[in-house]
Amino acid sequence: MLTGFGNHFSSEAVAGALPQGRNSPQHVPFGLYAEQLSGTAFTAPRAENRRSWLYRLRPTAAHPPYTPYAGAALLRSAPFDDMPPSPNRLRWDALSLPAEPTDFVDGLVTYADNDACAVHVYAANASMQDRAFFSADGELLIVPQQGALDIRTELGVLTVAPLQIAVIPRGMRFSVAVDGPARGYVCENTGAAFRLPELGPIGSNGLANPRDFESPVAAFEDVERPFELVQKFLGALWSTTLDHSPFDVVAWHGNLAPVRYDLTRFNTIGTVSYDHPDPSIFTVLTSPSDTPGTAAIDFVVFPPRWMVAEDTFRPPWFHRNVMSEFMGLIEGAYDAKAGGFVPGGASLHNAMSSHGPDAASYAQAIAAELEPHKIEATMAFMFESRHVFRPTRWATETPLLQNDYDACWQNFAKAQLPRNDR
Ligand SMILES: O=C(O)Cc1cc(O)ccc1O
Ligand SMILES: [Fe+2]
Repeated sequence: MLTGFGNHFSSEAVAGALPQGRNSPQHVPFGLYAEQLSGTAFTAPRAENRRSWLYRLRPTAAHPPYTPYAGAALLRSAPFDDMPPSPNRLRWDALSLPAEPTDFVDGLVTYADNDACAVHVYAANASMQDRAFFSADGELLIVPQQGALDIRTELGVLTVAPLQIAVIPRGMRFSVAVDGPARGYVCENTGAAFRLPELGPIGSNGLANPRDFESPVAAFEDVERPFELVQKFLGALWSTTLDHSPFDVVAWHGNLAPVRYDLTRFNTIGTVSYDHPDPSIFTVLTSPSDTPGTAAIDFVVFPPRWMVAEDTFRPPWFHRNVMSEFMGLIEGAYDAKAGGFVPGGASLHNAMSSHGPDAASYAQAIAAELEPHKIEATMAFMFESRHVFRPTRWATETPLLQNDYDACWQNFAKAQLPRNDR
């Protein structure tokens, strides 16, 4: 694996395949075809600019027309016109694992979208056979919750297990193999590519460290048989059939590459004095907006960590946020929810909706002895966005939606002011 975040990598699966000293020589070694894949506008500032050069057996331009995809995937854009998005707090039980053979693409279902991203959950039990997928709409942050994914991409192969994540650049073709039931979450980022957050006063180390990001080395397959290529374009799926595998990149170089990151490597920062800090200290990756400090999307995790704050209500406080929060759970329990928020499930707390600890978590936290306490064996996460999420029709109609979610905030005893006896 190649390590580092956003580095300029070079990799060749066959010695001598990568052109030296120029990107597009008149004669590419072995008659390979040079193709540039850009992740930013050509003129994006240098620090932002992402692109890679791919050297492949055939140009990707040689493909038949796409036609609407007829498969089972429930990938959608949220309905904007036929019903107003609900301002309610929403929570879903875990997405069921499929009974019939279902691959990653057909196992995807869209829960919500907004002006920065779409949020999907997948449940699959079969490998993609002779087919590949890409999103023309956005970069894909994949968060497995159950079962490892073997992801073959144009630039090489990544195995991504629960507690690891993958980011697949917009437009990059990939195919997913599974070894049993698999479920997880996907944030499809239509805006600026995810990058590491600023560290401010934390200093030059901490949170997700760049050296822990891994990109694959070049790996290609020289396969000539029909291969279905499915793309997501403006919210809809389209399909075409190639007469060969699209994974025919023999060499590549550049800084637009799929990455894997192990969330257990996250260097978690917290208070060692008092109060519960804002969860921005748990940001793994961020997609900035044009407004400084106001992310289009933050990917935030809540890993195992020591809680040592004195004279403090330690779980998340009650809050109404300007940012909108889609949450999922990879394993264990979340410290603001004693029940109902389960691995493979999800919750949505949109802008200005009141939320925070459920009644049971609240009662427990105000009664707790404030000894140092380790929150263990847990990994919740949040896709936090400046844009309000619009749940899809599917997400509002599925029986997975918990219609009693509001009840977890009932039965708080009213505060008692001192009696004025005079
Ligand atoms: O709602 C949530 O559980 C996410 C969250 C966690 C936290 O520690 C502080 C604020 C916040 O929105
Ligand atoms: Fe919140």
